[in-house]
Amino acid sequence: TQSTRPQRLLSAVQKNATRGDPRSVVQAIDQFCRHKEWAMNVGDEKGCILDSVVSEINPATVLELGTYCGYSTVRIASLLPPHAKLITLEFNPNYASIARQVIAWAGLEDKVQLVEGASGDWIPKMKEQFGVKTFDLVFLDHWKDRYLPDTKLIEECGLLTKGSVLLADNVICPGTPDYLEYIRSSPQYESQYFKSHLEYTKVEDGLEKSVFLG
Ligand SMILES: O=C(NCCCCCn1ccc2cnccc21)c1cc(-c2ccc(F)cc2)cc(O)c1O
Ligand SMILES: [Mg+2]
Repeated sequence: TQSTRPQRLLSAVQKNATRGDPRSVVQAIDQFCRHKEWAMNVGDEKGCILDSVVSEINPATVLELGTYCGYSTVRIASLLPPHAKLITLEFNPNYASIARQVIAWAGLEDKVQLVEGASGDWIPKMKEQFGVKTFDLVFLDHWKDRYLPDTKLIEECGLLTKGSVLLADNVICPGTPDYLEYIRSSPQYESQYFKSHLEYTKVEDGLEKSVFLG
């Protein structure tokens, strides 16, 4: 049977990256996506911005919405301090299966909890299921029309504290206009746009970083 793109991406990692070396996993995926097959990872250019935001926050708890093949999961988890936890949510079981193997190849399974399901179902259960009080960082990279409703849900569930950071991918392409309008006009957030490009292309895209003011 035909392989899927995520399966071919995983094969490229297993062939070209060193087990236990997250940077080589990231590099192998970027090489594959730049020279073989485009895939919707945050990519190397936006990935550097992601890295700088994670390093600046030094988060103890991270929520990632949208795992896909685990590329940004590996980037984030490789920068976390010891005992820090990353919970990543993936809706598609095929993507989740590939991501588990990519995360394991990077040797980061102890820092990552991959949960399969929909954000609307799981966000209200974060506290009881995972003993999370609040998230220091939320990386939004799932369905673009869920960024706004899920941000409101995260607020309502008391999962943010003063200083919590929301970092949203694709605010230009594919675009999240309702989310941008809300977050930039809300007195509860201080937002900053990091102009970049859609992964592996020259098309404009960017990340929106928003600090919750409490
Ligand atoms: O669609 C994107 N990502 C989302 C994929 C599906 C997420 C599903 N999912 C995961 C967790 C979860 C929890 N609850 C509900 C649903 C959930 C995406 C697309 C593009 C893109 C594509 C084509 C093009 F021409 C230009 C740009 C680029 C990106 O960087 C992207 O991230
Ligand atoms: Mg994205």
